[in-house]
Amino acid sequence: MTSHWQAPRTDSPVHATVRLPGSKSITNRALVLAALADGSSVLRAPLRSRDSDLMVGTLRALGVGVADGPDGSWLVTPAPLTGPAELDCGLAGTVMRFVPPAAALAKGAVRFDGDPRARERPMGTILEALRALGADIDGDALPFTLHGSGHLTGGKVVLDASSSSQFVSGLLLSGARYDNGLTVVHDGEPVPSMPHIEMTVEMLRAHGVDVDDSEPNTWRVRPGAIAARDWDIEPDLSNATPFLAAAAVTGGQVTVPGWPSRTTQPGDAIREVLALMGCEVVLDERGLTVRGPAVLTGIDIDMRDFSELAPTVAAIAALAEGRSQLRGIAHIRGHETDRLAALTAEINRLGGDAEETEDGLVIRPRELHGGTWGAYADHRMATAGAIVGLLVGGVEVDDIGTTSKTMPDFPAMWRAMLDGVHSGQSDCRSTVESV
Ligand SMILES: O=C(O)C1=C[C@@H](OP(=O)(O)O)[C@@H](O)[C@H](O)C1
Ligand SMILES: C=C(OP(=O)(O)O)C(=O)O
Repeated sequence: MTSHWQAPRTDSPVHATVRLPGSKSITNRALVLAALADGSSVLRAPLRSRDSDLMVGTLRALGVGVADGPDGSWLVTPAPLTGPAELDCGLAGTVMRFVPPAAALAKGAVRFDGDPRARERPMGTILEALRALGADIDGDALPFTLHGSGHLTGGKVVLDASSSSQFVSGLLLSGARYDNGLTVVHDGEPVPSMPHIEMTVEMLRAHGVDVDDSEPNTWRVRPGAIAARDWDIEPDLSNATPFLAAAAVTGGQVTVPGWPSRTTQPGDAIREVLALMGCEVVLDERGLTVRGPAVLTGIDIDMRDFSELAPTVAAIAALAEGRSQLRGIAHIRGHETDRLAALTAEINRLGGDAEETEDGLVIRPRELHGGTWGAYADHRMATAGAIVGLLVGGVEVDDIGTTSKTMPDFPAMWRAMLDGVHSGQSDCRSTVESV
């Protein structure tokens, strides 16, 4: 069901403290690793959203125990993976790319499907790689069926991961459990979202897995057990970016507590982006604080490593003074929607000047007017519309409910952030905190 939403506009600088729920990428990796581990693991402060619920649903369907703790944590108890099973991936890249390599260890038939758009997202590369490693799979895209024999031979596979880093991450997460381990070699244009692969490697090592990534574009995983361990999940830094953007575009101040001093989350790159656009950015014991400038400048930046932030940065750029160019993000045409086409269409629909290039976007300043902002079933398109609506009256996001993919409480959090503005409070905490 879609839910039209009048994006709140403000005349005052936003002043708020916003606590974010757990990282989608860390939560869904931790779930897979815990499911394949040699004992039970507890995930504390995980993200509870559509994407992580879908991940839990697939693991339970394969026989893994995932129990809800009273504090929102999950207790994951591994079990031999078994079919038959029907798995719903929704629109979650992490589910459709991380679960098939694990399900290749199952005994029985496992059918995968997802939302209509999920059937269009690139899958052929990872399914072909799994076949090369010994899996029996019908199909090259969702829906497909994997016929598991209870183990996978593994070994070396060469693939082209230029359309998604998740192909590499997905294989690496399960590779230690393959008979011969796993070597993945990337051959093609540069891999996007590299920090997400580093996140995978770090989390595998934290589970005691031996991973060699010393050679560029090659990852070797030694066969062996995945040790059980508990996780405290970091806040989702990519989901923090619309709130930090609110400070940037209104000349206000937003603090996100719990911002890690060291992280593999690509969302951390928002610090560099906002500083280049003229914001004051401070990371200290309070968390990350962004102070917006009187005048935001445009930006010319390669976003290949942090392409997840493209909708947020495009929305800020549409409100900035001066030309912006976002480069290195051709592959986001395969994200939840074709994000280059969607951002261009929605900015221009409101009177803006955005243009698609071969590998990104050019956005030139132009006065915007109100109108409908399409979300395209894409959580980050929806939050980009909310950012634009802060300064432009009459912006209506056609499906704010789609933010439930990674942030079910987004509308309430946004409202709470703005209520901090109107009541003059400088410390408004999101509703998520009490969940
Ligand atoms: O591994 C992950 O958790 C992710 C990897 C990236 O995918 P791409 O490499 O397809 O951009 C990112 O955009 C996505 O949101 C999450
Ligand atoms: C690309 C994204 O998600 P997914 O994990 O579905 O690929 C995203 O969250 O920006």
